[in-house]
Parts: sequence; C-alpha cells; structure tokens
Amino acid sequence: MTMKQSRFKRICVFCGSSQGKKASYHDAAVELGNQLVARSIDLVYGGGSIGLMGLVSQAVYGGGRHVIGVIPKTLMTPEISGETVGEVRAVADMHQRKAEMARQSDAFVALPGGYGTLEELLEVITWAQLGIHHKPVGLLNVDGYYNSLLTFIDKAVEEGFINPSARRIIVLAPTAQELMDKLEEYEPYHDRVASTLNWETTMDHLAY
Ligand SMILES: C/C(=C\CNc1ncnc2c1ncn2[C@@H]1O[C@H](COP(=O)(O)O)[C@@H](O)[C@H]1O)CO
Repeated sequence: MTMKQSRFKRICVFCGSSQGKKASYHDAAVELGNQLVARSIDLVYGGGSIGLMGLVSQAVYGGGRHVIGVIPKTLMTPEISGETVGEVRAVADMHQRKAEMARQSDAFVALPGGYGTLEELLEVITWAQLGIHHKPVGLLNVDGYYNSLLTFIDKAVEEGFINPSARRIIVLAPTAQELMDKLEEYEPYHDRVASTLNWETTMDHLAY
C-alpha cells in the first residue's frame, strides 16, 4: 500500500498495561502499530512489554520503525514491566516520563486502558486546552470502550464545565486507520485566553 507522507514523525501511544478481555482490544493495538509502520511513523510509549503496550510496541518494532520506551527506573525491572523493544529512556519518575513522552512526540493516541491511560490522556487534553502544546490528541474508541467517558465529557460541556469549542480537542474514531486519517487532517485548537499565556519557561519544548 502506497501512503502519502505523514505529517507526523513520532506518535505517543497511551494504552493499557493489561490486554483487556476482548480480542478486539488486542487487534486494535496491533492494527495501530501496523498503521504507524505503513505511514513511516515511529513510536513513543511507556516502555515494557506488558498488555496492549507490548502489542503496539512489538508491531511497530517488528515493522522496522524506531520505538522509544520512556520508563521510570522503578518500573524498569522485567518482573514489573517486561522487556522494552527498541530504545529505552530511563527517567526518574512518572512526571518526567509524561513530559518526556510529550516532548518526543508530534501527536498522541490513546487505546483502551485503565487509570494510567486515562490520566495520560486527560493530561494531554488539558495541556492542549491551555495552549501548552498544539499537538493532536486521538482517542481510539475500540468497540465503544470510551462511550461512557465521552458521555461524561458531553455532560461536562452541557453543564458548563468544558467549553464546547474545547470538545473538539479529542479526535475520535473506531479504527486505527480512520483515526490516523483524521489526525492527519486535524487543525490545532486555539483558545483566545490560552493563546495569551506564556508557558515558555517550562514548556516551550512542547510547541508544535
Ligand atoms: C506496577 C504495576 C504495573 C507496572 N506497569 C507499567 N509499566 C509501564 N507503564 C505503565 C505501567 N503501568 C502504567 N503505565 C503507564 O500508564 C499507562 C498504562 O496504565 P493502565 O493503568 O494500565 O491504563 C501506559 O500508557 C503507561 O505509560 C502494577 O501492576
């Protein structure tokens, strides 16, 4: 398959350190890895080989692309996180990990996952809302896994806690191919107030 040159060099994937119960989660992780390979995009992720994290990283590495696993030293043992394929970047803690993953990437994609995935996803959405970065944030809603989160977010919009224009920060699709196509077209979100904020001292490395 010939593919147009992607606008992205590296994409950061957040996903479960478990595989979940449905084969569709497993399949989506492999399919996302294959999409990155087909589009000549490298992977940044949380390191290790467990759960969906292992599946997506092995698909990208096996397809010949570069993989960067950013992992806190405490989680680096094979008993806890397994082996990382590709390049390992050891960091001091979870905060440094997220900053480094964000710094290294041109976009973010979340697959199904638990608390860790949700926290990573919501942080990059919040950072986009505040104008800390202008990188696309994709949500791969495999088998409607995130429907209840999306319903909650719509409720927060309705109740006046999320600006309707900020709802579009989340780029949503049910398959990896559709999501990647949408991310390629995404126009960065800009908030009038956020655009006046100056994050340069700590966050200028995130500018897209
Ligand atoms: C100590 C335990 C698990 C350690 N496993 C992890 N290894 C690597 N990265 C992890 C781990 N746990 C969380 N992460 C990060 O959060 C996301 C996955 O978390 P989730 O809660 O499984 O959704 C992932 O993107 C990583 O960056 C306890 O068993």
